[in-house]
Formats: sequence, structure tokens, C-alpha cells
Amino acid sequence: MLPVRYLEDLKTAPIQDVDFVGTFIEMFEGKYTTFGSRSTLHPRVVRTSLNANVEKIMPDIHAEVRDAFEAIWPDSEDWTAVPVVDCITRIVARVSGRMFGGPELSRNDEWVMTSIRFALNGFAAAQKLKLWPEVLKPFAAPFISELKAIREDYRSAEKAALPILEQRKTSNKKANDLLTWMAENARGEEAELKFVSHILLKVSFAAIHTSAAAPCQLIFDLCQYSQYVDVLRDEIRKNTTIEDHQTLPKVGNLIKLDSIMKESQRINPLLLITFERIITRDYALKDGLVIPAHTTIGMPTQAINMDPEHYYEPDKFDGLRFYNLKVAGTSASKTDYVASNGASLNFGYGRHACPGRWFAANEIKSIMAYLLLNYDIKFADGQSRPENLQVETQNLPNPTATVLSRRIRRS
Ligand code: HEM
Repeated sequence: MLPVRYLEDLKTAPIQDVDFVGTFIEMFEGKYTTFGSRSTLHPRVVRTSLNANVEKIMPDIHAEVRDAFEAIWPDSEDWTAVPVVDCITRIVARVSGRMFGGPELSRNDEWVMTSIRFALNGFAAAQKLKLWPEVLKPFAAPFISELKAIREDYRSAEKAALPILEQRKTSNKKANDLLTWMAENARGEEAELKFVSHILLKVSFAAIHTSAAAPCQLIFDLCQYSQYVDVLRDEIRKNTTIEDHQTLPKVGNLIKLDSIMKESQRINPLLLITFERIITRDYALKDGLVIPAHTTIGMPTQAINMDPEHYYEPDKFDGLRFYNLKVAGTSASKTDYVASNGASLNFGYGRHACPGRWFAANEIKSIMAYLLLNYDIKFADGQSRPENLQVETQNLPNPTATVLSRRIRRS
């Protein structure tokens, strides 16, 4: 674990010396699970094409959020227990599918389930492999059912994505989605359509459970601190362009929602440690400290989030903390949900800092706005905020917790 003062030094380090992908390969036993790709196709395309188009695709994202809620979130006007992580993960997988490959992908249930399962299979397979010493792993691997399931996930990704990619090749109309951008940007072996379909699963791994965790945590926070619900509803309504509030607002204007999302992430970050890298050869920092080869380094993100040097009353949940700072003139580079700096490392830092965070921010706002305008939520009597599930460096929203929800009666 390194102090934040080394961030700038490490940020510019050569990628072969301070290896980002290597940490995934090690953490997820990539030799067997295939997790951790040396291809830069998806970070490249997310960083350039997705970010350039993120505003343009929002109407489709809002439409998918609405349809996904109608299909997945219980519709009853009576209070109904909702398994939050399960429902939100399925909603996020559908919405991500829309961005990946349009309605053809987002309405393909087999693809949606595959995109959710792939990460879970990878995680479970890695956990099982880690029980074995390195030399015995090749012998254990054939008996690990999740490795077989991962191979099936790849077949399922081919079945879902290849027809779309083939059709795109011959169509005159250019679709505005990740599959199109990846096919356009692919170089050398990346240009094989099968390769693109496989990479799509790796983007799902980066995009789905990560983006689902944030609204789940925020739903728990809003049940716990219900005074923010009307504040957010007011802001959303003011920014809604359609009278009946069924169509979703300009998400960029939702700065109170942005603030509470950042506060929720500060207190319950998805990752306790970020900026994880493997040092591949003895690496000398500017102050003379040498990090020995084969060391895995990381920054204590969650501890930084709770540091009184960075945050006034850090233990207190203050949903408008970042909004108030912004109104008082603090720069967006410190107060925005997507900001990445030494006091906020939840999206990592430097050249590998999450390139999908602008899309994630918009998607989460779209989901939360739709939820708040159409449903009331609360904890059951006597219930309080469910405990997170901590596994290795992950800090997951409680996977089995429910909250009560009821559809707001349409007038
Ligand atoms: C709230 C949701 C998300 C969180 C908390 C999150 C978090 C992270 C973190 C911590 C990293 C590593 C950064 C580092 O170590 O410096 C990362 C990398 C990455 N994320 Fe995200 N992410 C989220 C959503 C997304 C989405 C929606 C996408 C795709 C659309 C995405 C694509 C990626 C990619 C491709 C990388 C690897 C970057 C590279 O190889 O340089 N993420 N993310």
C-alpha cells in the first residue's frame, strides 16, 4: 500500500514497468479464466468513441432504462419487497447492452444473462484455482465447472454479437454503438469479428457489476436518509422536459444527484483499494524508495475517502457535501462524481483511470431519476442499512438485501 504522494510519480511510469493488466491476470487467474486482456481495443474505444458520443446516445439509454424498469422492477402500487442487487444488475445489464449493440442486444435475454454471469464465473473460477499451488493448477483446471461455463459464455457472446456485426458490415446506416466503434477501430488480429465479440464480454465485465453497485448503494442510502428523496425529486422535475415526467431529464444538470452519488461512493466505494499495479522490475521512485520487482502495489482508496484531511466530518453522510462545495466555488475536478484525484480514487487514476465513468455517471443518473419519479422506496419496519459484503478488495452492496417499493400512482 503506497501513500498518495507517489501517485504523480507512478502515473507517468512506463506501462511495462508498472503493469495494470497484470494485476487482473493475477487476481482473476487470467491464464485459465482469460480475464485481463492485453488488447487495448476496448479501453481505446471507450476512451474515444464512447466518450465522444455519450450525450448523443442518452435518449436511447433513457428509453432502455424505462423499458427495463417496466420489465424488471415490481410494478405494484402496494409496498413490495424488491431484491435490489438482483433487479438493478439486470437493469444495468440491459442498459449496457443497449450501448454495446442497440436493442438487438439489450432485448436478447440470453446475452443479458451471459453478460452478468461472465464476471461471476471468472470470480468463482479464480477463487477455486487459488486453492491450488501454481504447479497443480493445470491439473485442477479441468475439474472447475466455471471454466467450462466461461467457454460457454464466449460461445453465447459470438451467437449474440456476430450476426449484428455481420449485418453492420453490409448496412448503409451506421449504428451508434460500441460494436460499431470497436469494429471500426480494430487493428490486426482485433479486426476478426469473433475477437470483437469476445472483447464485448470483457467490456461487460468492466461495465456491469461496477455500475450496478452504485445505484444499489444509493438506494440503501436514500432509504436510510430519506430527507434527500424530495430534494432530488425537485431537481429532477425541474430538469424534466416532458410534462408527465415519464421521459427522463438532462442528466448533466442534476448536480444534487451527482453530489449524493459521490457521497454514497465515498462512504461505500466498490473497491477498497484501487490503482493496483504489478511492478515488473525494481522501480525507483523520485525520492529514492525502490519498489522491488514482482510487488503488487495499490492505493488505500476507502481509507482516503474517510480521511479528515480530505473530508470534513468524514463519518457523516452528507448528501449535498459536493453540491455545497461546488456552489461555494470548489472546482468540478474535485467535486464531480467522475473526478479522479488524490482525494478520490474510486475510479482509479492516471492513464488507466476508468474511461467508462462518464457513461456510468449518466447511466446511474438516468436509473435513479426514473426510480425516484416513478416509485417510493423505504426500508421495512425495523430495517437499517444492510451490511456490505467484503471479498478481497471488493466492497459489494449486500446481495440479498431487499427494500420496499411501490409504484407512484399516475394521476
Ligand atoms: C461506477 C461504475 C464504475 C466504476 C466504479 C469503475 C471503476 C474502475 C476502476 C477502479 C478502474 C481501474 C482504474 C485504475 O486502476 O487506475 C477501471 C478501469 C476500467 N473501466 Fe471502469 N468503472 C465503472 C464503470 C465502467 C464502465 C461503464 C465501463 C465501460 C463502458 C468501464 C470500462 C473500464 C475500462 C475499459 C477500464 C480499463 C482501462 C484501461 O485499461 O486503461 N468502467 N474502472
